[in-house]
Amino acid sequence: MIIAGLTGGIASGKSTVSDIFRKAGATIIDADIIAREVVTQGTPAYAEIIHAFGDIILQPDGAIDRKRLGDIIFNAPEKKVLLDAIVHPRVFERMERRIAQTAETTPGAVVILDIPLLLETRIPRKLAEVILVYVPETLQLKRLMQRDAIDKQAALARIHSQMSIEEKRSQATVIIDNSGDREQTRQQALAVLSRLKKG
Ligand SMILES: CC(C)(COP(=O)(O)OP(=O)(O)OC[C@H]1O[C@@H](n2cnc3c(N)ncnc32)[C@H](O)[C@@H]1O)[C@@H](O)C(=O)NCCC(=O)NCCS
Ligand SMILES: Nc1ncnc2c1ncn2[C@@H]1O[C@H](COP(=O)(O)OP(=O)(O)OP(=O)(O)O)[C@@H](O)[C@H]1O
Repeated sequence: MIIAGLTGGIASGKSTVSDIFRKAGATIIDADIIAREVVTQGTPAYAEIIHAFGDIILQPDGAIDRKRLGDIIFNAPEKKVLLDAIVHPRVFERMERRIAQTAETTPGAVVILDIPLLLETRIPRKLAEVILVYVPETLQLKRLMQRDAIDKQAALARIHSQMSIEEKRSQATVIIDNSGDREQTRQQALAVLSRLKKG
């Protein structure tokens, strides 16, 4: 089994690239999806989040209001630290379980760990490659504002809560440049996957 990490800045195109990898047969383990699973109602993380942030971050149905929680943590670094400390250990634990399951069911799999904060958190696991989906910050800002229908200030708060994309670029071992059209990105992603398969 080959395990590689996939990362990038917010709205740089990680989901776009992981969809291409998935369609080409890779097994994707997505940290954003797992981060949602571990905070559903009734979980210990859900209780800890309410304890740390108060009922104000709940929707009327009792689920976590992600927009509200995002507005809080992306504008206050000390609050982000609190949330990260609750969510991240659970995400990594569950990811390790998924990796172990995949190793049993599909020992020949190419496994891609899609982790937005891979370089910020430095997961304790050896990766065959650290693949970065790159776009310059100006394009990242434009795509984020468009996709999430948010203003420049809110978008910059999110971008600046992460390591800069240029710093990430200097730490990655493989770069997929997503500043062109989707077909150009697809070609690069398929070439990366084919190299990974060869080992
Ligand atoms: C803050 C929350 C509630 C906002 O939820 P929302 O549905 O609006 O966004 P979503 O989860 O889809 O994340 C979108 C993107 O935001 C960025 N992002 C998310 N959390 C963080 C964070 N703690 N620090 C920096 N960037 C983050 C990532 O690029 C991610 O891909 C949510 O992102 C969350 O619970 N974050 C903490 C867990 C986390 O760090 N997740 C990232 C992968 S482990
Ligand atoms: N090559 C491209 N050309 C034009 N638009 C693109 C391209 N790649 C991605 N996009 C658009 O840019 C936005 C961000 O892409 P995507 O959602 O894949 O990013 P992401 O890194 O997964 O985001 P997040 O960090 O929030 O999870 C989306 O609206 C997507 O449709």
